[in-house]
Amino acid sequence: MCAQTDVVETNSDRDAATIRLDELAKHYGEVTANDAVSFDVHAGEIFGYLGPNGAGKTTTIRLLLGLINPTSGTADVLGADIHDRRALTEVKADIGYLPDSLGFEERLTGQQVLDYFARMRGDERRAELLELFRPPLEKPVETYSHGNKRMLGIVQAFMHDPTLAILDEPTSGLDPLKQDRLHAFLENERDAGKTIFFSSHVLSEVQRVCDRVGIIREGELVALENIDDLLERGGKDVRVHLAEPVDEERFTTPAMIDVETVDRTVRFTYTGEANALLAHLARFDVEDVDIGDPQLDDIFKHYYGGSTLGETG
Ligand SMILES: Nc1ncnc2c1ncn2[C@@H]1O[C@H](COP(=O)(O)OP(=O)(O)OP(=O)(O)O)[C@@H](O)[C@H]1O
Repeated sequence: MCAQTDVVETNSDRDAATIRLDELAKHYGEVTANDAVSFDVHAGEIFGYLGPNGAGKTTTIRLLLGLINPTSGTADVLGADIHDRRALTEVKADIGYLPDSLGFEERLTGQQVLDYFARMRGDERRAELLELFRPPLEKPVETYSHGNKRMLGIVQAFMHDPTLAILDEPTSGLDPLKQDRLHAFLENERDAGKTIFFSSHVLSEVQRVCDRVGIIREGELVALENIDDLLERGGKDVRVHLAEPVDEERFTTPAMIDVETVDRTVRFTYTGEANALLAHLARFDVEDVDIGDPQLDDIFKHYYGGSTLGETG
């Protein structure tokens, strides 16, 4: 079920860990929000933490930042044990954090919010970040759109030039242009040696921007993989609309799995070469084709023993 064995971590990888979780668990009464989760985030990578709503992503982040206490297990962040409050407080000066819900004082203007964080941690990159992300600084935060609040949060998270950024669903509410801008920014940060922990429930963006991914489901880490491996295993979700009804057996190739045919539409997951698919489709009278990323749920059905993720984003 778990693909963790696919990632062989060498000693040097382990030495370079920026975050290390060791059997980290959090229970809320009957709910196991994190179930003995263990993995490392390496220095200089964008690590995607992927899972549907309620999977336990925010819980892990809040544990790593010492905002809640674990039920059992531990973790190190930038060398500080999360149980060591003083050490954790010290390293937090070098962490950028974008929470899922931004708890800014709503009556303050964006400018005042940034001034407040600047006094605590510095703001040497404020001007550069404002050029890129442009939240409306003169307006009170209570009048901000959701996307503008995120932009202010992003400036806040990076303006002290942290070594490690922990971002909880950073692109939620951002339009596609701003998402692209953030992705490009994160790649530049990674290339400059920074480490990014990026939680998301959107497979396609994790595929696009992250180097490795940990997948969490119902509190349990169920996969830890390089993105390239995941992509290879995930295939593509393809829908073909044909001019005439087709015999499914004649249409299907070994690279197609979970083939479903309804009238003149065939839907399948394609795991082969793109050129081979195009050559195959050219033999049929095709009216339209949709090719997209598979849903997380589908990847699980195909590659993780038939179980599904449950609720999806
Ligand atoms: N303070 C709390 N008290 C009780 N249960 C909680 C609390 N915080 C989280 N949970 C539960 O723990 C589980 C994991 O929640 P968590 O917020 O970590 O998930 P998530 O993956 O971040 O979800 P989302 O993508 O919706 O933010 C859920 O079942 C949630 O209801």
